[in-house]
This record gives sequence, structure tokens and C-alpha cells, in this order.
Amino acid sequence: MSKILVGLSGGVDSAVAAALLLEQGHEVAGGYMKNWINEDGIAGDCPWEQDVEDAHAVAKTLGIEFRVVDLIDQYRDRIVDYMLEGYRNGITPNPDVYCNREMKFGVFLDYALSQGFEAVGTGHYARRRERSDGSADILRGADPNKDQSYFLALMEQEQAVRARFPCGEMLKPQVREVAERFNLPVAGKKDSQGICFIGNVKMSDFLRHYVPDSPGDIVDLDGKVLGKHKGLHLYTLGQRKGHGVASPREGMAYVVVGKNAAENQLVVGWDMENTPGLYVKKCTVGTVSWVNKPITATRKVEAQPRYRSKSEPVTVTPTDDGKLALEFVRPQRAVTPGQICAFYDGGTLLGGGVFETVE
Ligand SMILES: Nc1ncnc2c1ncn2[C@@H]1O[C@H](COP(=O)(O)OP(=O)(O)OP(=O)(O)O)[C@@H](O)[C@H]1O
Repeated sequence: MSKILVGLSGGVDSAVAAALLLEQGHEVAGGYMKNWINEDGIAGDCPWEQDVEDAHAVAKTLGIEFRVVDLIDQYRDRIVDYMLEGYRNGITPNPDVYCNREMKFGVFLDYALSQGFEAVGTGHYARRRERSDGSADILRGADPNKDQSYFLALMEQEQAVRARFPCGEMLKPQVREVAERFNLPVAGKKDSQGICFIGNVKMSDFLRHYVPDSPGDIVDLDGKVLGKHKGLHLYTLGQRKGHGVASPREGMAYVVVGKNAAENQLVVGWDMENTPGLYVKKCTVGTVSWVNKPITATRKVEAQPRYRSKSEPVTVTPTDDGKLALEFVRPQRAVTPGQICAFYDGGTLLGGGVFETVE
């Protein structure tokens, strides 16, 4: 039996995580991380008050203690600033992945340990296996449609040791069944969408609040001006919609293939495999971390370049400066600096890093 603080978000998955850990005989308390309360007056609905209420109601139903943990300052420092800095520097950051490493299994775990808990449980769809030496592996969740191990790619070993993911062994419909069995008030609540804290605020509205628009030309690969963009940070490599350049050719679409920061130009090209800049086989990954057993010599593994994509065979070579040189077997579409690359060996998450340069 362990003493576990479960991150209760007000959603169904974390409510079920708490119920299952309780059923397994652990001593469980629920903690809501208060990360963001939209003090800056951004248009849109940030439903944190409803979420706290729902989390509290779940704790009451389960008969467990409930706390609200104020992490607003840490969230601004570690997630919001990282994100805004990334966009200002022309990359596409991934706050969801950082939130797991820095917040849930960072400051929230530190808080839990300081309060006498041994572990933090969450509703992530990922599995965890303990080895006989006490170390832990993170595996893909049993539900292939819900697997969230990608978001845990920057977790380190000490964090994996202290994590608990009881929903990872189940399929989503089974999680809903458990919620009903425990009469949890959130059993029918809709899954949350998008970035962990923004709620229903549109990402472009959020960014616009902090990073000023900086309009410039949209050009094709020959430099011909096709339109105007609102600011390079508002566009992502591979983006097909929302750039406003209509295609004159039936069945062909323009996509973002590059950003020329020096000229403040957004470059678009045809969505085809031979369009320069859109598909790459070689790239580098920095900010590397390993859940278990670092890769120290050239090795063939699988890499998942974004959340909703398959993992792909890749050769990984550590470089002298602590980064990784990657060579994919097949060309990859829109490998985006700032986004996360997760490495797997079969169903086991090895670790991850941040895409830096692409060739
Ligand atoms: N504000 C929060 N406070 C405490 N824990 C949180 C909070 N936000 C997320 N978590 C934890 O992290 C897990 C994964 O977060 P994510 O935002 O992906 O939620 P989710 O998959 O929609 O799950 P849920 O149904 O529990 O909201 C949650 O299941 C929960 O345990």
C-alpha cells in the first residue's frame, strides 16, 4: 500500500484513476493543480472553476481528501513563458509534453513528496512496468486510440518511478464503465480538448495577446508573392488551412513549407512529397532525455514525430554535443522545430527530445 496523490483534473480519466488506486488498497488523496486562471482577460472560456468543482465532487463521492494546489507562478515560469518564447523564436513549442515533465511530475510531484506522499497518479493512458531493480518503464497505453505515452516522452527515470497510471491498462469505454460503477459525477463528462490550460480559448487569440502581429508576405518557392500573413509565429510547417492562399489547381493544395525569418516571409508550396522543405529524412533532436537506458551508440529504434502519427523506423546516432542525429527510413512530412520526437522500442517508451534542425 502506498500513499498516492492523484492529479484530479475534473475529468473522467483522473477520477477513475483515483477510484482504481483506492480499490487497489492505496491511501489516496486528490489534488487539483491550479495552473492558469486567465487573469489577463483573454477572450474565451477558461473552465477552471467548473473543473475544480467537478474534481471536488469526485473526491467527495470517493470519500477522499481533496486539495487545490496553487501552481500559477510555476506554470507561468515553466510552461507559458517557454511557450511564448518558442513562438517568438519561430519554433512550434509543445506545452502538453512540458506540462507532464515540469508540472504534473515536476512541481506537483515535489509538492506531493513534501507532503508525505510516495507517488503521483494521473489518468494518462500509458502503462508502467516496474523492473526487479526498482526502476520503471513507461509503455504505450492498452487503448491504441487513446495512448498518451507520447506526451510522457520527456519524463525522466525518477519521475517514472514515482508515477502511477492505472487507466493505461484499459480501453476508454472500460474507463467510462468504471466511472459508472463508482457513481462518479463526471462519468458522462466530455473529454477536454486541446492544450491543457487554455480551455476553449483559441490558440491564435491566446498568442495574439502576448506576441504582437507582424504581417509580411506569403511567397511560393520561387519567391513570387501570393498573399499576406499575420505573423510567422501563427503558422506551422505543413499547415494546409488558414493561410489564406487559395490553390488555382484542382486537387492540389498549398501548404506551409518554410519560414524566412530574415525577410519575414511565409513560404508555401504544393502538398507533395518532392516539395523542398516539406518531407525530410534527416534531422537533429536536442533537449534529449531518457526514461530508462539511454541510447549511447548508433541504434535502430522507432520514432514518433507527433502525437497523432505512427512511429517510424529511424537510426539514432548520439553526437558529441549531447544531441541526436536522426535518419528516418521513409521521408517524414513536416518535421517541425520545437515539436517533440518520442522514441520507442516496440511498445516501450525510451525517451524523447525536441526537433531542432531539419535537412
Ligand atoms: N489541473 C489539473 N490538476 C490535477 N491533475 C491534472 C490537471 N490537469 C491534468 N491533470 C492530470 O493529468 C492527466 C492527463 O491530463 P490531460 O489534460 O491529458 O487530461 P485527460 O486525458 O483529458 O484526462 P481527464 O479526463 O482526467 O481530464 C489527467 O488525467 C489528470 O490526472
